[in-house]
Amino acid sequence: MESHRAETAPRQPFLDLPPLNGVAGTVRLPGSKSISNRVLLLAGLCAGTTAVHDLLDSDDTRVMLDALAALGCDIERLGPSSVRVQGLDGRLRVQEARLFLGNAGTAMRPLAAALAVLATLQGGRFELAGVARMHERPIGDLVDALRPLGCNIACPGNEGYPPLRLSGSAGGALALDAPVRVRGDVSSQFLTALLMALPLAAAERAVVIEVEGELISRPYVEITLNLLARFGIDVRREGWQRFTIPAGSAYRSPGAIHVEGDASSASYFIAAGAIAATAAPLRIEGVGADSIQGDIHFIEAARAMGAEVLTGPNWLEVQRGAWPLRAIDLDANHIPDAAMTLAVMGLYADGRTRLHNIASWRVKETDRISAMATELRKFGAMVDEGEDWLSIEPPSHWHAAAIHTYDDHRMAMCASLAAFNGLAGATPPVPVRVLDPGCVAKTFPTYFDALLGVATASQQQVPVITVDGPTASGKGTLSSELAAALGYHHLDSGALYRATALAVLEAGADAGNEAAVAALAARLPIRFELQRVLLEGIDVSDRLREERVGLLASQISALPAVRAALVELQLGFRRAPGLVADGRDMGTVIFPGAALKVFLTASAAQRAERRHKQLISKGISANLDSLRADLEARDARDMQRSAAPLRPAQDARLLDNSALSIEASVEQVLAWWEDVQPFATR
Ligand SMILES: Nc1ncnc2c1ncn2[C@@H]1O[C@H](COP(=O)(O)OP(=O)(O)O)[C@@H](O)[C@H]1O
Ligand SMILES: Nc1ccn([C@H]2C[C@H](O)[C@@H](COP(=O)(O)OP(=O)(O)O)O2)c(=O)n1
Repeated sequence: MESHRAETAPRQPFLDLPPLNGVAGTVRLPGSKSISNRVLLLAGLCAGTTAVHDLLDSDDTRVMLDALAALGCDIERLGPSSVRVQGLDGRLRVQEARLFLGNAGTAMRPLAAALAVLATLQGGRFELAGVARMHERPIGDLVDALRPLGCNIACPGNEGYPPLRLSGSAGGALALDAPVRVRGDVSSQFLTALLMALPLAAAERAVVIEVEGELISRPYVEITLNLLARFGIDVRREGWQRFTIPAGSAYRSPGAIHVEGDASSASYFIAAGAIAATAAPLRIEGVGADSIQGDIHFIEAARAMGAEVLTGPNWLEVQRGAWPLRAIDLDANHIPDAAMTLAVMGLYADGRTRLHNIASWRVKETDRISAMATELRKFGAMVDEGEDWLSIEPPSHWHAAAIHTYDDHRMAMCASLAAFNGLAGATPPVPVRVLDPGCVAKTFPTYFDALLGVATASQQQVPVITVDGPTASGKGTLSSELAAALGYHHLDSGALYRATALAVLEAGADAGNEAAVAALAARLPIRFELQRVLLEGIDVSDRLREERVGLLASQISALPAVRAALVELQLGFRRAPGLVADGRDMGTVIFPGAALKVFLTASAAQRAERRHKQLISKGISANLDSLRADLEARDARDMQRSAAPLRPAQDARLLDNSALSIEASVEQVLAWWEDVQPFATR
């Protein structure tokens, strides 16, 4: 499962969001999942090539692209969010394939229908499988619609559930005299699947599809019809019961197509704006009034709860209106996915919010009614649920909670919105732990970065772990591993002193002139990017590690004016979700209120040996004895200087890692970190 996740998604087991107290700025949405996967399949089936722009890069679109490639479509990457797909023109190029479709319903259903139709007409054997949860998501209504047409479909696991085996021999025909009948009251994706597959059989004759039962999630069917039209198929619709694909229909590429931003993803930012944009509106780019996605109607529900929303063709501006939000009673059948966001907005409402006609939640990535009820209760909310409804009353007392996400991207994104609890009067405001945050990769791999890019937190609320200690004790190594494990920022404060030293060397300045060195430090053009340090845009990571730079860093770091010049820069690293800072005075001077302070040591012999190995491995020759002498001299200077000398903070935990592996040190500190967390372990 992990390996299918987009690389930009978080990898750690949990992400702790500190209390957030505002949102401001602009967020750009990723492409819509529903549109992306429909467009990809249509591009794969049609005649000609299609350049698809602003495509969502996520787990679900990856499985679709992989499936199309396995079916023989040529796919060329044009850029990070553009591909060119060479369509099959309705002809199978590969007669046998096993497709792995993860947990992507938007890939499984339409591919199953299209391949069932093509295998029946042209011959072939296809197996479609997914992750365990996909094998629990019903597909029987689609199978029941296709079998009467003569499609040979087996369910080798459980009848009515994936995996599916589709087979047929060349020269077959489909029984299309009678209308194709499909149930529409469990999921509209079955109808969508048929609407996308049956044009492949409508060259000579019209194909009629009739829906049994009340069709749910109609807006998604509208997206399908809209995109079919873009690919040359004009479906005639009588109410929501009967759809006719005219005789002579054939898929034609539109040449190029742009995917609009995801309206369901917009819901989290609309909610954030309604809850926390108090000074100026939050701008959301990528969807707006012209959207063809049904979830754009989330705006109306958000307005009913109090949001002030301005719309442009492809943008929204949202700010807080009524506060607290107004509790609503809503039939949410038309916005099933985005309505989950309303449930979380209910935590900020003035009464009980009721969502009904949401039975489809139970057959999504997880049973979302039950999951939402269970998780919102952990915050202290009073939640009731029924077969097809949910009601939420805000917590009277908020709890810090660890939220399970059930491999469901929307549970994770919803949970993040609880971090604004301070605005609802939680005293004290509580952090929110999101378990398996990487599940957002399904539709929005960079969600947490996007949220934290517009959300503000009071600096005092952003947790800091400090790691101080002598040279080569492993501070940098330990800190960067901790930061990766927690999804936190990392401040390597030594790099700032080293960078100042390098700037002194480059400017040919007098290292003894305290004011001149401090002036250089105060306007250090430094940036940290992906583990690299840039000075004036140039990567100086390797030069900073040179011994002459380290030695000069140790000297100038004893100058009080230089230390003072770097304080603001260091404090600026304290940003949500949290910071791991390493150096000499992180716990004593820069972050005296840090929640966890570690003082890391190892014997001088061990440290000299580590540094020796480190240098040798980089091809730099070094002498162990002189390294050890240097290191002891540096220790002495760092400990004896009067300005912020190296010493453990009073409340620091001592860790001597002379006999510990890196992994063991990281585990020890993570265990200490758990000790100071308020989360209920459940
Ligand atoms: N616990 C440990 N056990 C063994 N080697 C370690 C340990 N921690 C760090 N090292 C190694 O020691 C060297 C120095 O570590 P580094 O993180 O650069 O130290 P510092 O930042 O304290 O100067 C690195 O090569 C690192 O891989
Ligand atoms: N917070 C800090 C960090 C580093 N320094 C000084 C002390 C060190 O000699 C230099 C270089 O620090 P760095 O952590 O990169 O050095 P080592 O890798 O431990 O040799 O800067 C400091 O005075 N205060």
